[in-house]
Amino acid sequence: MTTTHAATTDLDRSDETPQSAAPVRQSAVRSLLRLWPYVRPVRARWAGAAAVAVVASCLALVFPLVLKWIVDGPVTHRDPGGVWAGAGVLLALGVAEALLFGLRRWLVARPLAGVEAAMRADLYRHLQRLPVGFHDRWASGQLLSRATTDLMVVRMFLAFPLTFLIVNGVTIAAGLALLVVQDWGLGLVLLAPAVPLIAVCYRFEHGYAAASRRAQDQVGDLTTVVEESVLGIRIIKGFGRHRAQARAFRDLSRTVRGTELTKARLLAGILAVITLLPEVALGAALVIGTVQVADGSLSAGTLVAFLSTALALRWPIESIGFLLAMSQEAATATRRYFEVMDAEEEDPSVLSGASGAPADGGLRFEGVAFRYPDAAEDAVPTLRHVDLHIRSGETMALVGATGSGKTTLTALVPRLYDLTAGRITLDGRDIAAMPREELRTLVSVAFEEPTLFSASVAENVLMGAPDAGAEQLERALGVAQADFVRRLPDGVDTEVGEQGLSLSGGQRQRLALARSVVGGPRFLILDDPLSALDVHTEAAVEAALRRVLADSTALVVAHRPSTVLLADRVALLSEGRIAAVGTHHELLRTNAEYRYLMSGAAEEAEEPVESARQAGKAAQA
Ligand SMILES: Nc1ncnc2c1ncn2[C@@H]1O[C@H](COP(=O)(O)OP(=O)(O)OP(=O)(O)O)[C@@H](O)[C@H]1O
Repeated sequence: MTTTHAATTDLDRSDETPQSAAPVRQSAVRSLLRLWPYVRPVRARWAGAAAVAVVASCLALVFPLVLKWIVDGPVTHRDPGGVWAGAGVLLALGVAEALLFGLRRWLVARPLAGVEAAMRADLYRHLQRLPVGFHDRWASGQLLSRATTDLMVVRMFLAFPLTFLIVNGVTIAAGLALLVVQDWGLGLVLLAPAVPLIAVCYRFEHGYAAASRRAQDQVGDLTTVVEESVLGIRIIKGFGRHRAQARAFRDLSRTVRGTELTKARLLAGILAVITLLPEVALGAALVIGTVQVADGSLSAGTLVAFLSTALALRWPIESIGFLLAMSQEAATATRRYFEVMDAEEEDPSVLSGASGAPADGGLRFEGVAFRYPDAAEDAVPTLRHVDLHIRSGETMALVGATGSGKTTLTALVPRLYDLTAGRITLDGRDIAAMPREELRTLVSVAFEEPTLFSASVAENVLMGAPDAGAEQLERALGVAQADFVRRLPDGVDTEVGEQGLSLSGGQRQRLALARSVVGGPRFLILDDPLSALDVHTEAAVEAALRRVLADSTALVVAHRPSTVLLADRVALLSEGRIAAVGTHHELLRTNAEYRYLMSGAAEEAEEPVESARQAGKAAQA
């Protein structure tokens, strides 16, 4: 049986997953431009909010002009009425600024929450359509962190840094123009730090992009570890591994903390430069301006206005460090989001080149070969030259040593993976030439690991046939001998809890079996469906299953003689090939590997696969 997310014992594996090792290739702007399709529907509202913010921010630049008027006018002419009028104008400007910023927030809050929701819905829909091979490769925590933290970072970017990079840019440009107009000499002194600041920002962007990518990937790894530890809590406790796990988790947390500190150091560096250089320039302007006022070449009001304008620009300039950092994080989050979105979905239709040559009824494997997508090119394929015909209405048991490829073969029929070579036909139709949706209504599966969802018993079972009614549900539960359902607090409406963990392994397996038979499928694929049942329940399920199997063409992976006896014939899979086909008794008589597997000796042997193979080879010799 293939397990996708086995519990880890070695938690320190940041940067090992293919998805976390991706280098930063795209520029931040190019990455962020990919958000346009989601922002497009709310562009008018977003632009309106940005315009409101620009107006609000530029209002702050009017304050110094009013101050200049107050100092050079009413104050110089000792006119208290004028001073009060000026103060009233300043108050009105302050209220208007506050109201406009409030309006901006109101304008964007709802549409941007919608953008985040739409991106999350698209990601979820896409994840459902990605091939199983993708999910084999990607750690669940990496996907989880992209669907939660990364999308939140993107929403915050659209709401805050994007707007304020524009708003502050316009404010700084307008403010500098005002400064130059008021006194071009002093204005140039204040402008002098611009060139080194641009160079520093450029360097910062590069360093911060790499650090923020590392941090977000490490958070994904941490999420995976937490998820696996919660799911594997029984194993961790059972083996007394909680201290070792906690230690390993702490190490990984320390790695994340280290990366966050690197980010903080970079941010502190740029903030220091962004604050220091303008302050130095302002100090120089203050000294030069005061000398000019003293020798009468500049009015006191102009100097006050000049310095107030320069001070009004402090926040827009200082905030650039934060805004660039948040934009870099958003660019990284966007890249991580689109890495998943760019993965190719399962082709919903038919594969080109699928052979339409007629074949007879039942389920037929013809020259099937299969290699897992992430296996090395030169690795021996998991399945090779598999030729097998399960006649219409027949039940075929599939027997083989552990790791011989039984689960892999069953996963090929509903096209969870596409074949490397050969073809599989259902009643003569190539499955590659069949739309997946149609294929999956014809074929029903129950895997050895019975996965249930946090929903009611009925909802879990009816997943196998959404249109089925109460009668079919009852019949399926009857076949699976799932009468324990009646003793649950709310019968079939009882919620089974996350992954059905409130049920026993055998109970989960019976519900999974009920799910596979509820729709009366034409083709039934069962991967060792009775492994967790006691002998009496197994016998009862087998008796009921025999009636269902009579109407279906079935492939049943079996490890025990009792399950094999459900079948009309047995196929022996050995090292990825069909080694023998016959009835149970024929194979017992003629095939040593089969005899060995059915004898139960395999369970006791240290190297069961090797022993089985050797037994087979000895028999052939
Ligand atoms: N997702 C995967 N990616 C790469 N290799 C895999 C994957 N799943 C299984 N394999 C490999 O394919 C081989 C066959 O595995 P499979 O699960 O089909 O065996 P099996 O016969 O069902 O074993 P068991 O009886 O123990 O369930 C094994 O060597 C396994 O390591």
